[in-house]
Amino acid sequence: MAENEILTDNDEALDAFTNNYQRPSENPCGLYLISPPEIDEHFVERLKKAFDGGDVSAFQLRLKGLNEHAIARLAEPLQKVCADRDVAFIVNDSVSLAKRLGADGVHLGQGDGDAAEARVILGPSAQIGVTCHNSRHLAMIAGEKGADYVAFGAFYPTTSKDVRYYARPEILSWWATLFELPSVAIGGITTENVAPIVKAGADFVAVCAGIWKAKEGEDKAVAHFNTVLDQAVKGEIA
Ligand SMILES: Cc1ncc(COP(=O)(O)OP(=O)(O)O)c(N)n1
Ligand SMILES: Cc1nc(C(=O)O)sc1CCOP(=O)(O)O
Ligand SMILES: [Mg+2]
Repeated sequence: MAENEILTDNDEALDAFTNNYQRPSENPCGLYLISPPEIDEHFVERLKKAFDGGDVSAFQLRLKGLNEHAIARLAEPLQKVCADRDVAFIVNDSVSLAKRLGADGVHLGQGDGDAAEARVILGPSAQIGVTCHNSRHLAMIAGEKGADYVAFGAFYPTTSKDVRYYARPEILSWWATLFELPSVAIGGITTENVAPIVKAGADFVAVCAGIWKAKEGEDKAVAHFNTVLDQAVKGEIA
């Protein structure tokens, strides 16, 4: 086995995230954590603390500006924690890094490669997500290419990325009406503004600053999101 190659048996996490996904009738909405753009080796304690706060469906390692060796070194303990907690471990941008790590999946932006090619490399059980911005057309192409989820955004202004596209909740409703493939909503999502996104039919919300920059701490932020997502699903908040 190559250095840094970790093979995990994280099947429960895969089923809970987008493998074998069937949209439940009461449409719950899962929480998908995006890592801070920069982390060090102590971040693993913050990740555990976040998971202590409540349900998390997936964690994406999104580190910009580091080479793959550096990301692989940081990834190893995080991937183990995800496997222990049945949280899908998704690598951003790089199919080769996802393959090297034996990650549960990869997230591909429009410039990060082709979902069908990623499938050939990563195999049938890999979770492949594709950024679709605010485009119905891109989402349908992603679905045709075998993506496991389509990501729409940004829904709100964000400090975590320079975004060029903004999406409106209507695209989530349109998608949920026509397709079984799960959608992920991303961009500036907080406990204060998530309700309309849930109401529109997002299957998952992806959150970075709303967790890692929360004054209350990452565990309470995850707990707060769980509460609010549940209330929004039940129509108790709008
Ligand atoms: C869940 C999710 N959705 C969208 C993105 C953005 O991907 P991309 O457009 O490739 O931008 P970067 O994240 O690579 O800066 C994402 N990472 N995750
Ligand atoms: C990584 C990313 N992609 C986006 C998109 O619109 O495609 S918005 C975004 C940043 C998400 O972080 P936060 O929850 O802090 O806004
Ligand atoms: Mg990308």
